[in-house]
Amino acid sequence: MDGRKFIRSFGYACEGIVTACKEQNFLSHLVSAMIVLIAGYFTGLSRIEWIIVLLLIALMFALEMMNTAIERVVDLASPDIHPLAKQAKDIAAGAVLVFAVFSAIIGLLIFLPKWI
Ligand SMILES: Nc1ncnc2c1ncn2[C@@H]1O[C@H](COP(=O)(O)OP(=O)(O)OP(=O)(O)O)[C@@H](O)[C@H]1O
Repeated sequence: MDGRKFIRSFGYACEGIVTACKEQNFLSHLVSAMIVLIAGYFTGLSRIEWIIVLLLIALMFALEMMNTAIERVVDLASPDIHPLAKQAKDIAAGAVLVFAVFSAIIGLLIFLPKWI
């Protein structure tokens, strides 16, 4: 890949991040991530625990952005009500929920033993 094309693609990816940042759900994840990072700082996590926490936060943001992208594509492809459009949006939202629940469980497994 030539340098200019790479920089252009990088710019488009940054535009995507800025667009996603304006989403309400993304902002809630941002607040949750800040709380987890502050809690991690004061709890005193080990290196491996930080790696797991950072990985979960990054994956949560990436998954939320994929969910938003799917919503946009569905709205474009199916502006009218359609059962498949509903399934696509609900499954994408379900994927975020599954990951959020498991992240919360992993977070509790990391933090709780240090607090009690
Ligand atoms: N074209 C459609 N056909 C059928 N059902 C739809 C359609 N669009 C949305 N829905 C249903 O409405 C729900 C909410 O859709 P909406 O587009 O408002 O998503 P959202 O999760 O509120 O996203 P956001 O508000 O972030 O855009 C979807 O999960 C789906 O069940």
